[in-house]
Amino acid sequence: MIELLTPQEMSRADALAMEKGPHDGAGLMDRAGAAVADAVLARFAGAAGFDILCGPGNNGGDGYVVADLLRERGLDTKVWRLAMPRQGSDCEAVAARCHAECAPLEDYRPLPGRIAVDALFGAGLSKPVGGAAARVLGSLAETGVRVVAVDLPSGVSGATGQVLGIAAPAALTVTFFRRKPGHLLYPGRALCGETLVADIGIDARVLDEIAPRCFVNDPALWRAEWPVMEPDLHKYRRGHVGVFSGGPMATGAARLSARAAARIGAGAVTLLSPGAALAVNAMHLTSIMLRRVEEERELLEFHEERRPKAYVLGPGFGIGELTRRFAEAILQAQQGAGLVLDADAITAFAGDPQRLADAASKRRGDLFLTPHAGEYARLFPDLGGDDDLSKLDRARKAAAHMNAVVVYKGADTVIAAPDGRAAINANAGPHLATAGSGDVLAGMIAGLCARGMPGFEAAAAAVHLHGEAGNGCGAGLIAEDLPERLPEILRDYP
Ligand SMILES: NC(=O)C1=CN([C@@H]2O[C@H](COP(=O)(O)OP(=O)(O)OC[C@H]3O[C@@H](n4cnc5c(N)ncnc54)[C@H](OP(=O)(O)O)[C@@H]3O)[C@@H](O)[C@H]2O)[C@@H](O)CC1
Ligand SMILES: [K+]
Repeated sequence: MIELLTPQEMSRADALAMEKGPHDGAGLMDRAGAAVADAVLARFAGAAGFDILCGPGNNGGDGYVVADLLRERGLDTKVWRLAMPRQGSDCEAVAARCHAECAPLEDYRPLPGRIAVDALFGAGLSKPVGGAAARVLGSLAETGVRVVAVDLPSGVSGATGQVLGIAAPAALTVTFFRRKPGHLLYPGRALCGETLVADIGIDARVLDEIAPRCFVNDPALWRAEWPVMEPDLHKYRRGHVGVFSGGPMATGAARLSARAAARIGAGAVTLLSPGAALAVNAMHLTSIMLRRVEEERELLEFHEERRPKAYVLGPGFGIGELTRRFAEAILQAQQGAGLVLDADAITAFAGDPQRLADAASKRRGDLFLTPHAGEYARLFPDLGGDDDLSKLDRARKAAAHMNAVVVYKGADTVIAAPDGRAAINANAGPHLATAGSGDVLAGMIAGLCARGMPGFEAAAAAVHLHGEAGNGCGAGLIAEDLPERLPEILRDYP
């Protein structure tokens, strides 16, 4: 598992590391500064010179260490300080022994060909950046001088990825021990450029005490829960998925979900179609089964007879009362089944989210909600409109309120469980932003749920593999391609 630490958790990691040794605060800072200097030299050794922009806290302290190391190499290095180091800080100690020339930050002018090392603010960013720091960060962005950020681009919140005031885009960011959510959440992610994680001598066992609840969505997070294909597996033990189709003019989305559920390994998939759409669906289906379901009674009959393990409701389905009733019927069925509510099924509850929360509070199977930002804001207008909340906060609050795994989609999809665990996805490319891509994801989640993966892990695995499928296609991708990439990807997940 790759943990992501909030700035508070990171400062606790620093403190625990100092307590347990062998490095004290200045020792950790020496290692942090050395890691940045190594990265700078590896990429930019031929630059005309190096301007180290230092703030008053320990982020600035790292900057003084970098300046000294570059100066010792005989490189043209100058420190530009925003303010004197905070009294009694590790920054004060390392600044006192720094031999690089120092000048006030307000006199700094970015010069093309030189590298700017941004060590103004890191984990201790406490308010919007203004004054001389804001002017300098603005001029860096305007002149296009290459910037190496220490820990984070100054102005980017490590907790949320939001910019407080202003931040300058970095070509490279060097952070320490573990990344922070702000390295993966936009706009922070885009401002970081390439991100390196340096080992500064903090023992990973400090994480046992911190017990972080946020992770990179890497296979290590869910691999242990990946369903094993036993040699004598029967198709119904691999799980049956039911996917609701819309009317005759809106059937494609459900078929995309159904095909994705089948490709990710559900043993059987049935498309549940209104009578008027049976013919059009039948023309496009081969291994996927088809059954008329347009009333609750027909749904319950199917549920009793076929005992599906998961459903997808929403893609192309419409936003009426039937959508709400089908969702409630599945959540309240005696024989529990997973339910992925996507697209229209999310919007269907927009006027009355409490109705969904009430149904979900009694659920017997896993519930998944997969909103993009627009759907999220419709279902949760208060949370969606609260600018103090990060995407991570929003996903977590929605998950807790709805007793559901929430997959808050986007370039930085967040997966959140009702128990507070969360993962931020990092492998999705821009080609996935195409019509039908979300329908495929909904089907993949249902397929993995039907195969027996626990909810949070099923959703996280689906999001990651969906990203892999998109990367495998690249430019020209259409949603139909995504399920077809899965067999190749799944070779790594026998
Ligand atoms: N030994 C260690 O602990 C290690 C720490 N490490 C490094 O330390 C960094 C964290 O250090 P930190 O906690 O000192 O916070 P830092 O980011 O330097 O900023 C705090 C200062 O900035 C000020 N300030 C904040 N925002 C401002 C604004 N908008 N505009 C103006 N001022 C603002 C703030 O003022 P205040 O809020 O107190 O008024 C305070 O003076 C971390 O990112 C990593 O790089 C590594 O070396 C490993 C070992
Ligand atoms: K910084």
